[in-house]
Amino acid sequence: MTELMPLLSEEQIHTRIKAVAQKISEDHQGKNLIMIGVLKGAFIFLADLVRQISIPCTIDFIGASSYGKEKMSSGHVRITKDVDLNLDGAHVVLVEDIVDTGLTLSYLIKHLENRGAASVKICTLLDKHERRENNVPLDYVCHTIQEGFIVGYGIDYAEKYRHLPAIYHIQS
Ligand SMILES: O=P(O)(O)OC[C@H]1O[C@H](OP(=O)(O)OP(=O)(O)O)[C@H](O)[C@@H]1O
Ligand SMILES: Nc1nc2[nH]cnc2c(=O)[nH]1
Repeated sequence: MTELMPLLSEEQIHTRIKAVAQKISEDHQGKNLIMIGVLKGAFIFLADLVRQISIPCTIDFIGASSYGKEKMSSGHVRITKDVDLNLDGAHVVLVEDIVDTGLTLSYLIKHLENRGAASVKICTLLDKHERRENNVPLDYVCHTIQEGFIVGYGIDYAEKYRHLPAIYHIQS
């Protein structure tokens, strides 16, 4: 039987988003800021985050997938959609829902640097240490969590549960 155990409430999520958005805004005053969400999981987080950013910015998405229907990373990151905007000289904040092994992020950082970004900072809703393989620097972290497989607020298991407004551990 599949069970969802509450981990973070809507209120806990939104309180941290406001604080992190304020810090991103302060750090990027006067810069060409591009906020790039990693599809699919970060689509809700990016939408809430950018509405709290207080400086001009542009928005784009990059699609990446390495989990498929499994709870373990395949180790092979596949870009399913590239960024459309010109990144030459831009200051990018790459927005992730969750950093787990770090394999997705390290692949995407290199990709965005190769596309000409002047800087790439990382913003993640969830920092999960348990299975980290690549120590990617995380610049803006909303919540640090310890273990388990997470769903809700954009994050899926086999494409289910993305629509849930809060975050849960899934046990099956
Ligand atoms: O740190 P890692 O171990 O690489 O895992 C993190 C990635 O895994 C999930 O994506 P997934 O491949 O499940 O694609 P999805 O966002 O489309 O669900 C999540 O959205 C992150 O992008
Ligand atoms: N749904 C989900 N996807 C992930 N991708 C990497 N870690 C996780 C996790 O804990 N939950």
